[in-house]
Amino acid sequence: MFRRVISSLASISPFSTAASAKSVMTSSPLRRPVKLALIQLATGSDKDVNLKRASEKVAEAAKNGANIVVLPECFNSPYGTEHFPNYAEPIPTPTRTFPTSETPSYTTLSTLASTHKIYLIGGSIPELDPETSELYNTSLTFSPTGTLLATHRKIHLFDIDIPGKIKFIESDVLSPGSTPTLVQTEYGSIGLGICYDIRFPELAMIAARKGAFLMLYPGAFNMTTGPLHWELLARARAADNQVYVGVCSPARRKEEDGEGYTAWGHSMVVDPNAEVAVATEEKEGIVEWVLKPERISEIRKGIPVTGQRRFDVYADVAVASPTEGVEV
Ligand SMILES: NC(=O)CC(=O)C(=O)O
Repeated sequence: MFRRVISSLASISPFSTAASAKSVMTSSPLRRPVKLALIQLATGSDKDVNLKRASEKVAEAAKNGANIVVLPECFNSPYGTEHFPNYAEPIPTPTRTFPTSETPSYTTLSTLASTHKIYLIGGSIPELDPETSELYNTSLTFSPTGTLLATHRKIHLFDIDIPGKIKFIESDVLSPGSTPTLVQTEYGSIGLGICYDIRFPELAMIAARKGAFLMLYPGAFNMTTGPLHWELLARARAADNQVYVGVCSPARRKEEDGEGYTAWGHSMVVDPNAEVAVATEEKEGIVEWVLKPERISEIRKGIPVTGQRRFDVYADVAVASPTEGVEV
């Protein structure tokens, strides 16, 4: 049985032989220590002010020695379906360029990454696909030279209705992405999701099976779901996969800012043992933590689930049951 598990692990792992699959169990997918900073940004309705504030905070995190910096979901706009069309920007590609005046968020993020020589996970912004006119909730990741490394479009849209508490239907205006994202860096690879994506353990599992050392979720849980599930889900994804997890929220809106979506805050880094390594409360701030290869190895050695998986019995996990996806 053991041999069967090892060979099926080898067939899906980034390592090509059964012999090297054994080392997957305890070796660390993180190559060397890396300092992660999550910016719990105070955002408002003025896009230029949001970009300026983000720039100041990213500079501060870089000055403190961060190598990987993360911004929150919708860091350039208020979080609301009525706002997304007004704040949306196209994303340049090698074959499709735009005047920088049309891509202020993309341009700011690229410049910040290269100026500070950091990996920058640019939270998310509303994206307009000019060819289809579809809108997406999109996270852009830049390399320390300012090159766009990854574009993650939120895969699971936030469509919920908790009577008397919160109703939010992102799919009224947004389209879902359909590609899991794994970013390759000099430290190892990082899996990305946006907010509601964290509720679907499959994305983190895919990333971890492909060798990610860290899952990052820019997110904006709210005053109902935040206290219930924000920390629980971050810790669950870490426990499932024995990887670091970072969840990065906007700061909580102040009363005087009037009506609008109120983010829970509480950005945090969870370690591969599912312990909260560092967290903040609701105000603007920067959460920093040094991620260490030996922490992942130690945890995987002590509880070796990473090498004990039974891929021979999990085939059904990717198949919907007859009732799944059916409206209730
Ligand atoms: N805002 C989200 O996408 C998700 C959220 O708030 C929740 O899952 O709760």
